[in-house]
Amino acid sequence: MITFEQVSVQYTDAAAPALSGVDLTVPEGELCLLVGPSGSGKSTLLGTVSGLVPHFTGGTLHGRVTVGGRDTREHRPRELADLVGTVGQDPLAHFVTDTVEDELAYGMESLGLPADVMRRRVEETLDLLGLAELRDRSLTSLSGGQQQRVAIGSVLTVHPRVLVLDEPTSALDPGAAEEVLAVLQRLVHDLGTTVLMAEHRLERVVQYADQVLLLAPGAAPVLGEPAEVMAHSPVHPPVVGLGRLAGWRPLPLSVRDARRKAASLREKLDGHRPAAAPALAGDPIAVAERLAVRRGPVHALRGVDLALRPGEITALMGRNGAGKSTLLGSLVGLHAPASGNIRVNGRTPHRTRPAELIREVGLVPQDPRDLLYGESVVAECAAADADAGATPGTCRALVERLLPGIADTAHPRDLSEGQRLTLALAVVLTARPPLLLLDEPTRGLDYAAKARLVEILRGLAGEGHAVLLATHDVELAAELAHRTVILAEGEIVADGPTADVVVSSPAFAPQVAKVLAPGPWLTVHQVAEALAS
Ligand SMILES: Nc1ncnc2c1ncn2[C@@H]1O[C@H](COP(=O)(O)OP(=O)(O)OP(=O)(O)O)[C@@H](O)[C@H]1O
Ligand SMILES: Nc1ncnc2c1ncn2[C@@H]1O[C@H](COP(=O)(O)OP(=O)(O)OP(=O)(O)O)[C@@H](O)[C@H]1O
Repeated sequence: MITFEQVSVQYTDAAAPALSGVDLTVPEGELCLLVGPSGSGKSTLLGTVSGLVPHFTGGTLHGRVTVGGRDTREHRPRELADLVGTVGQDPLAHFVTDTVEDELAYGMESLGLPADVMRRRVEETLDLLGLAELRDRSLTSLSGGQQQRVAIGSVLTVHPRVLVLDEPTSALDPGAAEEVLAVLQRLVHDLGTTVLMAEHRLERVVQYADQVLLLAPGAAPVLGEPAEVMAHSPVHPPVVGLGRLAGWRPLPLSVRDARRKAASLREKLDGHRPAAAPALAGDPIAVAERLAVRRGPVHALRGVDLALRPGEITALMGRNGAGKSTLLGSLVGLHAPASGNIRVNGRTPHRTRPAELIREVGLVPQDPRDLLYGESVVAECAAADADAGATPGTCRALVERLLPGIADTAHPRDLSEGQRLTLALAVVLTARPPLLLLDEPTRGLDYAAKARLVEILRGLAGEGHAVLLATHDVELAAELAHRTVILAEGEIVADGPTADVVVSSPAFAPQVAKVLAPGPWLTVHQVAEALAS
């Protein structure tokens, strides 16, 4: 269905090709998962299929990509729209209408589908993706995950034969991600749709894949059976890590497969316990009391009581639209309380001058572009050093530590998603604010970059910074957070040590906890340590 013949892509001014030596075929009716480290060319490869590369991105495409027999270099994306549905990493940038319902209908309108068909498919899709209540809402008023659902829905309504998805679940809560993947699998199995999907969170997707395409810098692309590719892949989900550690063959790709093999590992771990988190003392740096916040007509937060202490890393989880971003925004003064109180180091954020507040609290927003204004990576870093009064070079060194190899002269706009997030993280970390807020900090990050982020955040917590991260990444929360807070419809419904909150939760438990339940294990790292002791 999709054929690559000796494909390579060279962006103008780039030292090396973003993609090279791709020569393979994705058959009709299969779900092909594209994996590889940040910047390895996944989005670029997807772009060659949807026609965005090179028509919209610039650069030169060598070789040939055909989809359903059409050469993507000779057909602009619009001329492929009946065949290929594309969901990019940044939904907001691709929306063409103003409201949810219009956006779902737009693709069908452009193809001239009959009104009754359009009506039916819009209704089906609203239900399928849990969007019915939001149908009249303006797209800009939606939370990040709600926007991502609309973006997915708007391509599904067209019933394209090929779906090209760039991290389609990155902003979705764990339950929604599972639902979307189940829908995709049904399209593949029942309708013979071909799906090509890039995703970093392999724990969410690898068990649905028929084939895995691995891109790694400096090596030829590899296409193969998921279990075969995972046995050697530098990126792999925790169940595979656990399987490699325990020597399980064939390697399990799902929690279910791993549970079947886990009996002897459970026995070995009997009597061991993971190391306990250190007890924290000290006055809270931020406090919310009976905090209520409204966003338009929506009660986004209600009766929130929360205290954040120095040295503590807290994960904030909950369904899409639960109010996570609103809580982070309230801590940096973006939203005034409707009632109740919020204070950061004794100040009321929305009444504090930004120049003063920046010394107390820093936010890495869900869309890192909101933070980046520079013309190049070095310019951005120099500005961050100056704003924070940091030694020149501080920010640039942080970027290099998080994700090595980003070019000084690159424009932030041209960075890959993971590279851009890294830059935004470094800009905020440069100021070393006592309270650090991160909204979905691992979107687009590969496991290695995530591990380096974990190390840096642990270091900061060790020095007494308080960290609050809103995330859907249950593996990250398990690895990093001392404490987990769960929001539902604007209210806190759970708050406690991460292990206590997540182990028995079907939605928020990490893979290792699911495999080894009822044991207290959350990560492969903990298991490896226990086995070595
Ligand atoms: N329009 C562009 N102009 C110049 N360079 C680009 C452009 N788009 C991407 N690049 C560069 O090409 C390389 C591959 O980027 P790409 O976005 O394909 O990676 P990726 O594997 O999708 O990364 P991520 O997982 O972080 O999304 C990166 O080094 C990136 O900086
Ligand atoms: N301007 C607005 N008008 C109406 N409702 C809004 C507006 N802005 C946000 N909301 C709503 O407020 C609620 C909370 O949004 P918020 O962005 O805090 O959720 P979230 O938990 O961060 O979600 P996600 O996980 O999807 O990022 C959502 O239901 C959202 O649709």
